[in-house]
Amino acid sequence: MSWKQGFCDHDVSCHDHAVTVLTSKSWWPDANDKQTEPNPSMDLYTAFNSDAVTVKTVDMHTCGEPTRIVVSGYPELLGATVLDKRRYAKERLDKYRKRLMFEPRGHDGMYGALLIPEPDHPDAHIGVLFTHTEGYSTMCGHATIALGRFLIDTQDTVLFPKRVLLRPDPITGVISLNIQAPCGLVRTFVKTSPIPSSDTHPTSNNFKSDPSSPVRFLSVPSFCIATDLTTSVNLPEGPLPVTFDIAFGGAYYCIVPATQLGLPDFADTPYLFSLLRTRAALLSSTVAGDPRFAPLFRYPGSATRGDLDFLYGTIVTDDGDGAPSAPSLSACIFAGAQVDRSPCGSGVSARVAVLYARGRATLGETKVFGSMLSRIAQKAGGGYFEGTPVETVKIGEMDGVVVEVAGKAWYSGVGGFVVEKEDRLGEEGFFILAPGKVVKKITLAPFLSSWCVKLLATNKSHHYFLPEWVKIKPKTHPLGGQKYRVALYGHLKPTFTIKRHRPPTSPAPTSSPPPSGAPSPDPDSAHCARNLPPPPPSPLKGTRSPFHAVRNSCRPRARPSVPRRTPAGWSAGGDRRRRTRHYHGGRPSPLDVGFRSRQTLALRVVWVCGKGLKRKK
Ligand SMILES: O=C(O)[C@H]1NCC[C@@H]1O
Repeated sequence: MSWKQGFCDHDVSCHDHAVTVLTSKSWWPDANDKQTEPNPSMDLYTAFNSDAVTVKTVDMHTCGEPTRIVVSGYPELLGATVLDKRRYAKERLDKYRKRLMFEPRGHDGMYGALLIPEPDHPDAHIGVLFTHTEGYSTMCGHATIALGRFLIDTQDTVLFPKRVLLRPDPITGVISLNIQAPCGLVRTFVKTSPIPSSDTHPTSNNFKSDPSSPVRFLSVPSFCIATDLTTSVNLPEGPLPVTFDIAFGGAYYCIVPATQLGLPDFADTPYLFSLLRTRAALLSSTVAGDPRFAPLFRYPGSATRGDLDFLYGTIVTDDGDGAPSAPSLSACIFAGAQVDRSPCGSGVSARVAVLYARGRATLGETKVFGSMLSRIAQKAGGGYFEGTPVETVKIGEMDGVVVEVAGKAWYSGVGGFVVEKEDRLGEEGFFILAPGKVVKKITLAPFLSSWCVKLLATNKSHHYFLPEWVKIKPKTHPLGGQKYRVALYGHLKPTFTIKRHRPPTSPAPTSSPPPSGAPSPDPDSAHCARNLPPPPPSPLKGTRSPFHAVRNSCRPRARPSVPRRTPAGWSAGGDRRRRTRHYHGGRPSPLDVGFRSRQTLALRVVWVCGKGLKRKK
């Protein structure tokens, strides 16, 4: 058995770790020492606790939303400024983020924080990068609340050298802690209580955070960028006109009432929530992809070099004002289709900016915001965030408002994460495509198993590795568009529309007209059948291609007329599941091309299983 040292593979500069890294020899002797098993005198738990092989974290949650705070073992973040380090992490260290965010160590709602002991802002005590399943955000309120407590409680002076400078206010016990986030300086206030002197750690300043008091923070100024914008979202049922606002709360959000997405006031039942998530993700991708809206995502000044200029997510609201007697519920769907379990701190800043701009909030007036978990969490002592506009500011031409956000966070555990050298799946981790997840491209790896393919779905910052062999069932559109139902573990059944990624190279074959009563073609998928390159010579000529299940799958035709052949080993007819594997025909599909040399294709999850929402016949 062999282990990697921390997460550091020495393919990046990693000298000078923040922690002492023991040599792996002392803990996990390797083959060179003629000993391949762990030291028998040491149990597995103790060995995992070694700095040599482990990335260590402290895990917290803020109203249910996780923050995995890395305390040691991560490669050094190089760069002069926090934004430089963010760029470096994106470009050079991304697989380490994936290891901690993706399965098997994380999940599709995982969130994390990488601390920067020496920030570049003169007033900052510490810096931070926020990580999620898609990349690196620019601001995060729930993680700031968690970090507020963690940074008061940690005794690690390597991780947080400036902790020694912190002093509680002698009357209130509140400590003021400045955290430099990628969006700027976030002033955080944490209520503390004294530690009895007998318990005091030698480096401690004799205080600890008070779990019963909310952590408060003042983020960078928030802006209501534009109200009552309109667009049209392409749902499987047809286009849906949507009116929404755009606001900045350290990151840019679309803010939209649930009713605009064709949902009840606030959809917190699981079935409606999955619809809400899908539609919010579609709104985000529609707005982000529409050049009309691009100028709205421009942070004033040049200091941030465009690093903040992107739409982070959509906040679906009940359209309430957030009066303390009637908290406003919302769901933040960010970074593609990740669901914020908390009321979203940066989203609260953005929402308060909109309420203020619309005259629905005044300076000093506290508003209360919840998530789909808040009603449950409140029973346990806190599930809402408060947002108060405290000051107006002007940045460039824009009128902004500084918002104070308050919420509570709790410790949920500590972690030690390892990667065995032989573990190819766990090396970067994997990500099961979430229902409604919008992905930009799919790469079909050139390795196949009979009737199944292994999928790697990628876009600029993602790499979704689907760990299981996936069965593909082509479903022909009458006008040639192609849908693929991908069976994942039997319960997730998204339907993919596959588009060719490269520009067309050959003339379109003639399409046959749709049979009467057939569904209308999906505009996104219609061009799949056209302009396919000529079929490449088959390396498997004379043999039965394992991929012929999807061969010619773009040829326009109605399903009942598809001739079926029976591959060896399978009977014709029989149960439905088998029949789907027998689908094949003449012209190559984009999937065939993917089989020969890895090729990238555009892909969008257009539908997930769900009752009553099939395309109308
Ligand atoms: O509280 C927040 O601001 C964050 N929670 C997840 C998405 C946002 O970054």
